[in-house]
Amino acid sequence: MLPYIIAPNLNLPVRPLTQDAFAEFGTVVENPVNATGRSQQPKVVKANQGSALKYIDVSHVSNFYHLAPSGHPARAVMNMFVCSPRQLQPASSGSDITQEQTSKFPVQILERHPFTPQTFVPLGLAAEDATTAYLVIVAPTCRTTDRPLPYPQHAPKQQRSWTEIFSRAQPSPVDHSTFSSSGSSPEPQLPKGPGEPDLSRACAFLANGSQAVTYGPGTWHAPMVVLGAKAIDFVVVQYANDVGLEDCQEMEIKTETGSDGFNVVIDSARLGPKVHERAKL
Ligand SMILES: NC(=O)N[C@@H](O)C(=O)O
Repeated sequence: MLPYIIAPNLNLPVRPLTQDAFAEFGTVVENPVNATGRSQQPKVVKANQGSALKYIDVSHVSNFYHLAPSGHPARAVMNMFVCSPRQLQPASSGSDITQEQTSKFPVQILERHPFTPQTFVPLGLAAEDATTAYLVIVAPTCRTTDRPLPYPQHAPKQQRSWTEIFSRAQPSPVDHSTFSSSGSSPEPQLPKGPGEPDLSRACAFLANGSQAVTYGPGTWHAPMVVLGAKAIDFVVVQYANDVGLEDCQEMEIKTETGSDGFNVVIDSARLGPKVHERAKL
């Protein structure tokens, strides 16, 4: 059985996917010239005999498996996810007109990869494709919790003296802060630490076909949600060491009787009528 949390009664609106809005959770990989909502531009140099622009370090493929309890080394992997379109349900509240134009996606599971970022690159989907899109649903990590954590725990260490602890002090291997930047390219994100998802601060974004997305290491996220007419093929780049819970941890979001649960709410104006029509149940 998966560990679970009880869903709040939450209807989360969808926003366009931009680097500034997504910074806490990871990076958006896209041609900066066409991008909106990006207050810092990556460094750029000429390449390929002057025929290309090379934007530097637009995202990071970092390996934090040295923090994993098993000590199993990880390798860089590239997988392909062929993600079929999901169905949206009618939103249950509001007037008839609202119901007509608004749908919801109930989020029932979140997952994370504690020691690696994970980048989803959609293939063959044009930015202007009005029939297919995808949702990126994420949540920050709770800093504290009084419940046991679904996170690999290091074996208890022998008690050490304060002198010994301070003499070996190292920078914290986890980070709860938001995106930081020196110069203009994003710094690699650190793992998010051993907490449950904080659903009260969850966010949902609508991505288009010219955007790839990197979930930072340990960022809680919903399994990919494609909406509209066709499946999207994603090339997915990450590290993996084939130790189940070190590669991927899942958490069920349970809805109590009488609660609406945790829903992403999407109106047809935001989604575009063609995607919305195809995605409705
Ligand atoms: N995000 C998503 O769809 N799936 C994964 O992160 C996975 O590794 O299964």
